[in-house]
Amino acid sequence: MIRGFKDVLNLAKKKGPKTISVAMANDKEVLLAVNEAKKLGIADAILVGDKDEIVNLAKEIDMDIDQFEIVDEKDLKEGSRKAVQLVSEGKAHMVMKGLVDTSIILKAVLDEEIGLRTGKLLSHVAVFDLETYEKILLVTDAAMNIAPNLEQKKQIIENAVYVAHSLDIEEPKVAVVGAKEKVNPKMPATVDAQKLEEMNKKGEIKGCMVGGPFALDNAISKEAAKHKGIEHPVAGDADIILVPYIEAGNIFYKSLVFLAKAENAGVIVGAKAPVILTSRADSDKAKLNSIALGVLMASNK
Ligand SMILES: CCCC(=O)OP(=O)(O)O
Repeated sequence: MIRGFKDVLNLAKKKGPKTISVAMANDKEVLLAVNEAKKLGIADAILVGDKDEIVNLAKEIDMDIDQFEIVDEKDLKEGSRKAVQLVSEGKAHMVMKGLVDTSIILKAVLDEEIGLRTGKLLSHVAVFDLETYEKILLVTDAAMNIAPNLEQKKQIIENAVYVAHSLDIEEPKVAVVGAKEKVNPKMPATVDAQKLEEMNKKGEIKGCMVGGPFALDNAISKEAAKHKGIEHPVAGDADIILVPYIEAGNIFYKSLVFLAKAENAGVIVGAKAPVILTSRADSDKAKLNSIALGVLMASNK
């Protein structure tokens, strides 16, 4: 049973090493993470980025850079394309976002020619380990799908359930959240939440239990749910939080990291290979956790 990132790292050690290509690796936290992943036997890395900067940063952190292949590239778009291409050519098992905007690396991932599309919807899944919540919490989608429609939300749930299953959460409870726990026709998030719950009951969304609408309080606090008189197996016990749109997800993600000091990881699912994707501002530990998560996902293919 996986209780936190220590368990994720241990499992990744058993399944690794895999090879990562890093898009714009000229970043101290990224180098710390790939160096640690290499030491732990989780992953090897091909570092795409500004070679001079990579070498200088490596010296600062006492990293033996000779153990890593470097592809010298200063341009963010070209660096992202080269890193993605290493995966599509089979030279790496997964690609990782380094010091580059999410939109730039995703454009390369979605490229018709060198990209990693499968025909399925791609979505971001963030994993959090919080002192204030008794189990791992998955949040989706904080980084990719801007304002998903009902069908897209269904696929976003399916992608998150796939990650949950890789983390040994057999029948994850999915809370579809909005601003309130009652259906209000003026609030599309609540209407979609009810429909997603119905789709799950009809067997159209499998491998999980979907409930909604919930407000965040009654999705993750049994006390709050009781106080509001909400009785539902998902209430207060969510494994996965589906947010209605990207701003809600991104703000929630950064609140958990910066205000609640959560440990975290992030990955894009639905592509031919995992795309390890954290915020540029996330810690080296978050990036290492994400590499470990990517290794688990790559081993599940
Ligand atoms: C998973 C968060 C994606 C994000 O917001 O990245 P940046 O902070 O690097 O823009």
